[in-house]
Amino acid sequence: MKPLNLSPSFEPPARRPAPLRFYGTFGPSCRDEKTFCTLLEAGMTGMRLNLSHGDLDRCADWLAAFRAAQTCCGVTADLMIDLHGPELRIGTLPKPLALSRGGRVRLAAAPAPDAIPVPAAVLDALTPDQPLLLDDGQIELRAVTCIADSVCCRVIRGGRLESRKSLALPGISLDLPLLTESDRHNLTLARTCGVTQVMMPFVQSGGDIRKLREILAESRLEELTIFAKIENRVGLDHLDGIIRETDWLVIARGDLGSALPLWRLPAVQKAVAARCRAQNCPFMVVTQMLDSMRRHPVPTRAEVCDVYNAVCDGAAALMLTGETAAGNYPAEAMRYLVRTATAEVVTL
Ligand SMILES: Nc1ncnc2c1ncn2[C@@H]1O[C@H](COP(=O)(O)OP(=O)(O)OP(=O)(O)O)[C@@H](O)[C@H]1O
Ligand SMILES: CC(=O)C(=O)O
Repeated sequence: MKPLNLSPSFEPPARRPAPLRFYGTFGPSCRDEKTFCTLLEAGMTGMRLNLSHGDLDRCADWLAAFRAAQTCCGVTADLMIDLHGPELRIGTLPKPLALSRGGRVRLAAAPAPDAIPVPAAVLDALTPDQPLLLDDGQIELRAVTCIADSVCCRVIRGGRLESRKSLALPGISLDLPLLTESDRHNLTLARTCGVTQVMMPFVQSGGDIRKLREILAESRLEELTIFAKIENRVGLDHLDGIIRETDWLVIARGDLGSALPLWRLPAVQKAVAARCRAQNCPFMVVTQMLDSMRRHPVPTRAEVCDVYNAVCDGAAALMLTGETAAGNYPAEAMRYLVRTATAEVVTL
């Protein structure tokens, strides 16, 4: 594997940007006024809407409840849209698929019983032995036979696969457009929906951010703050150019963790944080910060240490994803996030 062009630095942050920002993610567990009020009271400063799971117009009720909660709590919070962009995902499954180790499963571009729907570009790129990581690497497949419109895979690591989960092809970089048709449609609705920030997935260069700024300007959305997600090796290789162009950088550990051997993720996170600090670029750390709180009301010791370490490394924002979107304890998770991140330094 080519060495990453990043030198780690363990210098303490030059300054801790204040105040810290805290985000939750909309989803089935986080869509009513009461829940939003609890999150805002816990210290949340903004919500992210993941447009890979639904368009802005389909979420009108959620957005109305979020606005009502802000009025009720007497605060103003950010509304961030996370574009689909050049991100790879599987399509919609009629029902979740149970994949067992050693079993076989078919990938197809068109919906078919017992096949996993994937973009046609994925089928074109696959060759025998290519690994595929699904759902942030929880499930691993390996291509066995590849014919034009269908690929048969062996299940290396099994699990329960749900619709629209992430898909990564380690070692392959596909040439996909910066924005999808649905992204462009959502941008036309952004102003009326009160969007204040936009998150761009799989940023590959500073040029991607310049192009996004042009598109935002054409849509009279130049005031939106841009958050550039670093999610793969290409993004890491062009980090300085991206930092120069973006308003914020996002260390998006879900997809980034699938693009690298997972054990290298902590060192890479530290190195990206150091580069942001050196260039005075505010950055956000995201994904699985309190993942066990999807199922439990109290986080693990390792999770609270991860949150605190991210702040010590200079993160100016932290975001919860599945913990609020689809977890059983969204309010408790936000409370733990804010309290841990803002806990006083201890001198012994
Ligand atoms: N707008 C939405 N509508 C329906 N379900 C959603 C929505 N947003 C999130 N979810 C559910 O919550 C889960 C966690 O949300 P999250 O935004 O982290 O998605 P994700 O698929 O893990 O993508 P990413 O890697 O971009 O975080 C999703 O997998 C999905 O099941
Ligand atoms: C949130 C996200 O997109 C990631 O961590 O990959």
